[in-house]
Amino acid sequence: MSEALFEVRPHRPENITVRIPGSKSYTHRLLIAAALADGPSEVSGCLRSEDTLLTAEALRQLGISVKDHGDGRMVVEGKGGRLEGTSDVVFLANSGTSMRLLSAVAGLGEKASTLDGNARMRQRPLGDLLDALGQVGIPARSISETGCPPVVIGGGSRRGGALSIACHLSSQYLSGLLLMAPCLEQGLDITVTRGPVSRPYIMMTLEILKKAGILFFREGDTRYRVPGGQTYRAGNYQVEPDASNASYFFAAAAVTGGSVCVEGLSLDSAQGDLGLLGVFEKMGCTVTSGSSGICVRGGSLRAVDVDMGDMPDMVPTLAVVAAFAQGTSYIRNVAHLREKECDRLSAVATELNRMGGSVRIVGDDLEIDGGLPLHGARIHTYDDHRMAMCFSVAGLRVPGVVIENPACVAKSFPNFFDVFAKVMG
Ligand SMILES: O=C(O)C1=C[C@@H](OP(=O)(O)O)[C@@H](O)[C@H](O)C1
Ligand SMILES: C=C(OP(=O)(O)O)C(=O)O
Repeated sequence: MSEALFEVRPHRPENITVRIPGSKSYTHRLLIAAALADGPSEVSGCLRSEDTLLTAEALRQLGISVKDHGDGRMVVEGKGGRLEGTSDVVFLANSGTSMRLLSAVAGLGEKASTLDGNARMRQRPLGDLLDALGQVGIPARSISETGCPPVVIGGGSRRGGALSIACHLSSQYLSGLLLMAPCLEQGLDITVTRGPVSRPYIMMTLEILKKAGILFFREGDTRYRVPGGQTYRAGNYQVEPDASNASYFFAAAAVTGGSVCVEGLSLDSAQGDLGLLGVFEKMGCTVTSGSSGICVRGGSLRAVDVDMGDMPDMVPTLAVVAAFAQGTSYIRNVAHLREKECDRLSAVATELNRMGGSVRIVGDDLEIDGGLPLHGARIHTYDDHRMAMCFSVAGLRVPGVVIENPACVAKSFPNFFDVFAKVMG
């Protein structure tokens, strides 16, 4: 059997408009909020990808009815914050968002639930969240005692109280706690002791709480109080397009000097990954936005020095673009990239260097010498959707880029290559 490969054709897209599926982060959050609400909610525009369907299935296992209409509409029958829990293993593959958010939510379960993932997920950290749940009497343990999945959670106290948590490895712990806190008797009083990284994702969580009528208090980035005994409002919720997955199309314009628009996105969105557009502007691109979406036109690219601690998922995209910019780019404060679908610092550096680039990992930063003559290569994707998508962009400029295991895009963007065909001419 021949191994599946995708060969990219170099092309400069001109005035191309694409449509991107719904946001992964919002889909996870809205399904969970709807599951905790009292009564039926309809969430429209949902991303239907491996990870979000795992969250939907996990909620079913925990005792919530989730009806998938297959067209982006999901109808969820919330039970007012009551959750049964399950004696079956809840399998979450390599979906960090599902694992971290649902581990916290499973703490509401009447009985203990076991949450597990694939081999990589079993290496991704969760210990700080388990520790935090334990501080308020919620049973939470890692079976292997590594602080990683599989974990057994719930079947204990639903009182809540004060806890402190380190969020320098992931913001997802805090998002999980914020989502479940209103359903505890006393809510949660949370102090963040390290970090948080990836702050815009916390803001997205708070935005969902607010939309669903949940009261909370926040002091800076490190103190959060969510009063208990609250009920999420059931209703109709709409998911906007995924800004992170739009980045490959913005980058396609950036590296080729062409122009690409993404429909349905707005710069007012709370999706922090839209911050990449400001970085692209600094590098020489032109960004415009209007009622039809956001457009990027590439220009002559110059290097950039930027802190990407808040936009981890945009680092692979930016690294590829930086490889085509004049000068050395510095992508700073991205230690947490080591904890993703693969070690993304190492993967991005290895694969760009395989193409003849010069990329170094210096402490928690990436340094990329741009403008070197790159050549085609067979790109290892490490079962990481973002590696497959960002190196496809490199192939628009460099002949002979071949993507291994292209099917790994199913994690967040199952029809990526169909949409990408539009920018490949
Ligand atoms: O909360 C979320 O939806 C996410 C948070 C980020 O993770 P970390 O907080 O672990 O960096 C991001 O990388 C992930 O793709 C989605
Ligand atoms: C890191 C990612 O996702 P998750 O943490 O949900 O696995 C991602 O989508 O890049």
